[in-house]
Amino acid sequence: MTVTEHLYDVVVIGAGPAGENVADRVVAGGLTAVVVEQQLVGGECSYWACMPTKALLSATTSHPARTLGASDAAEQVAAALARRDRFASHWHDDDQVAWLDSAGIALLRGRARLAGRLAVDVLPADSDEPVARVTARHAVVLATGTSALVPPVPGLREVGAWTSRDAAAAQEVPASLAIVGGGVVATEMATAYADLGSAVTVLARDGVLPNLEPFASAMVVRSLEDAGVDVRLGAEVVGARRDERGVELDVGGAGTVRADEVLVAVGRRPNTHGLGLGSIGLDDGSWISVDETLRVLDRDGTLLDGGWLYAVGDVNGRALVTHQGKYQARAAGDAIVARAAGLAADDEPWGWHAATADHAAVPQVVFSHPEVAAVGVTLDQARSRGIEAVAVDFDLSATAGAALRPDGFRGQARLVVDRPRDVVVGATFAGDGVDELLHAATIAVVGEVPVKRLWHAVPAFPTVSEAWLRLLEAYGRPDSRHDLSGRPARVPA
Ligand SMILES: Cc1cc2nc3c(=O)[nH]c(=O)nc-3n(C[C@H](O)[C@H](O)[C@H](O)COP(=O)(O)OP(=O)(O)OC[C@H]3O[C@@H](n4cnc5c(N)ncnc54)[C@H](O)[C@@H]3O)c2cc1C
Ligand SMILES: NC(=O)c1ccc[n+]([C@@H]2O[C@H](COP(=O)([O-])OP(=O)(O)OC[C@H]3O[C@@H](n4cnc5c(N)ncnc54)[C@H](O)[C@@H]3O)[C@@H](O)[C@H]2O)c1
Repeated sequence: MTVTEHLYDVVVIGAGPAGENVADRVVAGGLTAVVVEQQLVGGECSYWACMPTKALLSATTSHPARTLGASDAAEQVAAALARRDRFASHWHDDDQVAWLDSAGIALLRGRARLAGRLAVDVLPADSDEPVARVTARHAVVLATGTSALVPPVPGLREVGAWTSRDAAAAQEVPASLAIVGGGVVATEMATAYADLGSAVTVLARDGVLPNLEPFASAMVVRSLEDAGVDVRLGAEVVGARRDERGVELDVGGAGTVRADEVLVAVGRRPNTHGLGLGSIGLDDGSWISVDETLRVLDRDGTLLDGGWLYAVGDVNGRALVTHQGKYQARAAGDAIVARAAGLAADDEPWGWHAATADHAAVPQVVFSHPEVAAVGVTLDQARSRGIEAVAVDFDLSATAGAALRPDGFRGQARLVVDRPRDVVVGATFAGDGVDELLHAATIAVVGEVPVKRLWHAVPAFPTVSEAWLRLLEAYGRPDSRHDLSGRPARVPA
């Protein structure tokens, strides 16, 4: 077979949100770029992750199918799945391909494999013979994302366990669903499938949302249980088998759990198998370590081969959310443009080309009921990093803004403050609609705004944002502070 030859300034492997954005940035900076994609332009987020799962969640919030009669429930489920299909663009990428074209980014379809310095082979999905060789003048960018991790539990693969892709794209709602894991995917999918009418069991070996503040986790567990979900904390699945009645899971020391389907949601692995990492001295299948401008590091932590290879998005394992991958893409894309012009990158902490926020200020919203929105560190994480931190808590329902929301609003907020520096290092809000409170907290953390100055950021009345005022009152003015133990805020009359 003839191998076609191509030359671009930048070659991007993977057209997920991170790959698309780095290509966009280098083209905007005057370079040429090609993206190599083996599946759909748009990546996991558009077709099997963010968009379809949020469409499922938002379709059922106000009228959960589980609360309706049989025929209304069937209609509701069909409408929810159809809406989800639209948000996943029916798994066609024409619109995103058109966008690439409009942005002046070239596309090559196929599986990319590194072939040494600045060289990438493109292979058909079903063959190991390259059909194209693409050479980069300046940089190659890995943006290959991650796939669901399936733990080595005997029988789990054999029973055809669902991964997040199956849960996001299912065309039918199983009557019962067991979920292994207690992280973000498990929580969101337990919420969605319970609302869609499945009898859901969550087997959360390490707890539910264990990386978030305990109060948020407790609120989500209570709400899942209120929705009929059987939440089993500390339950570890040690075996699985399928028979004519469905799947049976062995739960170590705690009997068995039966369900029509089982969803495995215990984290991700990098899409680096068969990527040709061996040709540049890295290990096949490994996470890719990078420096602050997203250049790939060698096994010993030094810059790999002069710095022609970058890695952005999930594949570098720094922060597995779309917005952070896009942030890295902007930093890396601009750094590539600067270096191609012979300029130094601005790689100091918080510099134009450094992805510093990955370490200090990653915002995330978990779209459960209630929603949980968090940025920075929890109190425990702050203390384990050696920060002399205190927490202040506030019941969001005590704001006038919350009183004006639909009846029954419940919510809770916590700020984590670095006491010696008097700056906010973490914030968590739990409650429906709290996602829009998050960006103010992200700005406070990124800006390291002193509490004394935050005191002057006056929240409008009557909004839930008044929680900020109450939290700062609870923290106290530096001259009148006495008890910073984390007790709930007293709300002045
Ligand atoms: C169920 C679920 C829900 C999520 N919800 C959210 C959310 O609400 N908000 C949020 O911020 N994040 C969410 N995430 C995380 C988000 O999906 C990822 O952080 C994001 O998709 C990562 O983008 P990426 O571009 O790095 O990789 P991906 O989106 O995974 O894209 C990588 C692309 O590279 C391609 N590729 C891989 N290897 C090759 C190769 N060798 N050759 C050519 N192409 C290749 C793949 O086909 C894919 O298209 C969710 C994740 C899951 C699993
Ligand atoms: N709304 C969002 O932003 C959103 C939504 C979904 C997913 N995501 C991202 O996708 C990524 C993947 O999500 P996820 O939920 O798969 O991973 P996760 O890392 O959020 O959670 C995985 C959980 O599984 C547990 N676990 C690990 N091994 C286990 C085992 N063998 N048995 C039982 N439990 C085990 C871990 O303790 C952890 O709590 C996350 O990084 C998340 O940020 C984001």
